[in-house]
Amino acid sequence: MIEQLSEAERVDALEGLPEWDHDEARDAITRSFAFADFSEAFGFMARVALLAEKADHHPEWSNVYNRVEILLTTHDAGGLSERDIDMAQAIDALVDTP
Ligand SMILES: C[C@H](O)[C@H](O)[C@H]1CNC2=NC(N)=NC(=O)C2=N1
Repeated sequence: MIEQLSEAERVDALEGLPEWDHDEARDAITRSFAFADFSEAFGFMARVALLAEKADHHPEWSNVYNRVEILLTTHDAGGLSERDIDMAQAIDALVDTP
């Protein structure tokens, strides 16, 4: 059974994820992305989808043209877990690599 992060664990984890915001109501993390156009945005979503399937951990997300909004939380834990942190780091690696 996957455990929900404690507040201290969450604060510590989010220090390494400066682009992500904590949604207190959902105990989730969110990040907004903007790409050059829809094709770039959808390509990004396709890559995230493969990560999610491999991790068996899926985002709640929306897409409008070149923008993608991602929310990560762990349904099985009732809030934020290590799986969300791992997924956020993997997603950041797709877009933040120099
Ligand atoms: C049975 C399967 O492992 C669960 O439904 C997985 C699938 N993907 C998931 N994704 C997310 N975000 N949270 C979960 O708790 C979760 N659980």
